[in-house]
Amino acid sequence: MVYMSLILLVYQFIPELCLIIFGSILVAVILHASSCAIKTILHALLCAFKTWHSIDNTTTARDKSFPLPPGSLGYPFIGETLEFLKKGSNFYKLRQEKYGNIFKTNILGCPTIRVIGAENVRTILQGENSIVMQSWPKSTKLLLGSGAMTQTSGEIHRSQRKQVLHAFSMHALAEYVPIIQSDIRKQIETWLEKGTFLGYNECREMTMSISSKVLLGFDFDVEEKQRYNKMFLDFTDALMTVPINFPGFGFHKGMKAREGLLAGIKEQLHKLSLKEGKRPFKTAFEYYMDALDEELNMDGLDTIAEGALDLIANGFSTTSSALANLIMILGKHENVLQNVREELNTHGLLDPENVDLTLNSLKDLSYSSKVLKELLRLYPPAGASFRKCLKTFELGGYTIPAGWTVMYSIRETHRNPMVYEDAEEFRPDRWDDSSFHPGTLTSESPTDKFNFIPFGGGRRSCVGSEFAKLSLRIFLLELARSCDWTLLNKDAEMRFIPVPHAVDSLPVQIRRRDH
Ligand code: HEM
Repeated sequence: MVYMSLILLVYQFIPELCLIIFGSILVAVILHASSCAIKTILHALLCAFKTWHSIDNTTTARDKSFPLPPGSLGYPFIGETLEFLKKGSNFYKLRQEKYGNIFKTNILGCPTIRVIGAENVRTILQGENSIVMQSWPKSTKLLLGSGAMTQTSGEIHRSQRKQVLHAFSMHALAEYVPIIQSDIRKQIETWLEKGTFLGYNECREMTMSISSKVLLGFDFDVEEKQRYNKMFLDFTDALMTVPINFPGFGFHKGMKAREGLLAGIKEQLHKLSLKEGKRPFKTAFEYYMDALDEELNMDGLDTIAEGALDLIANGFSTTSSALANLIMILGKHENVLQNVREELNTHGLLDPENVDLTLNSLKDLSYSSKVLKELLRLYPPAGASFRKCLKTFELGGYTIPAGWTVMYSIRETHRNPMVYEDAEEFRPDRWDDSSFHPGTLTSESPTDKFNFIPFGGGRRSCVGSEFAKLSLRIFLLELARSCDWTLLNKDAEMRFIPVPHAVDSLPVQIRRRDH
């Protein structure tokens, strides 16, 4: 520790000398290290050191006409990682209060600029492939694989998106309605039988079941459901970990889960390609294959399985967080739940025996839509996303250097008090005002569509957004019309990373609604 502090001290004055000394020590230790895990850690440290050292070079070589954004790059190697781990999402909030809507930080050796507010976010999202491009941590890249749409770029990405979007067309969504509804009803029935349940855990299971059925035609029994749920949890938990593939590390667990999930998906794809088993609907995968206009061959199966895993993984934590937060927010705002029920009653949908929902019967529920919009504003499941800068550019009077990471913020953008009055409050009626429609116009006023970006924007906006919104709408309807519930810990603390969730997993007491 003393040696480390000494090196850090000397680094302030003679960086090159320190780089050589520290690099040599690491190389020597690497040469002698026998365990592969230790080697990986040391290698990661060396890379982090190199990155940190290059930050200073980048900043001195930058365009002098604009300063770097305010903020701190923290300590060598670790940057502000420890602060971030301690404070979670408050880390960003506190820095925004101190430095404004564009600030720099350094997490896990990556010099990063966090960008907040419609105007700034628009520059990033519309600058896809010209000033920025998609960039994920190494763990995410390895777990999702090169066939995943989130990992591809350019022409390949464009054509993958086009094909996948066929699976979420209005025509396809209309077919999914009864499938989603039936799964939701089954899940709610199990909650009613239990009487109490943990909202976050149960909503994850429900999301996994819905998406694997709609996308791939899986029909799990209870045991399989639990097994797949566990694999998905291990997999998604590992997406943002240190990529050390050694027993005991989260990433290793994630890689094991990936193997299991891909094997299951491939087997199911194979069955679908042979048209085995009768299903009352066409799965998203089958729409996708139609759009590909090719026969499935076994060589292509790996890539397609990775694509399917990418889709399910992207929708897993995000959708389940939104579903669970819906239970929470309605549990706290009984008047809003009452208004939803009144709207359902007006449309003849309050009776749970009225089973046959269609896309049409759901489309005129304007109050319910506002409830869901407000939910996604206040608790956006994806709080931010990453890009890598392709070239140095200016943003809001600051230099954004090439090679740095840009993190565009959804969470803080959604809580901008200049746009949203009482921004921290859950108020679905804020969407009543017809002149207030973030999402329809583009200007620098509150009507700028980049003020409301739960599904991102531009070329990489969410491909599953319509499917997610449909699932949320059906869940809201089924829950409101068939259940009454009480939150057992109304004041539980909320955390926002990796997705918004109550720390106690949301214990809920539920009962059948009296009609
Ligand atoms: C409430 C639920 C959801 C939310 C809030 C959400 C949010 C987002 C956001 C913000 C992005 C853009 C990320 C970026 O700019 O880097 C995104 C991308 C994506 N989402 Fe979703 N998502 C949800 C559900 C889903 C579902 C259900 C699926 C699949 C069935 C899905 C698949 C994807 C994919 C594949 C991408 C990457 C698109 C690309 O790179 O072109 N998402 N999502």
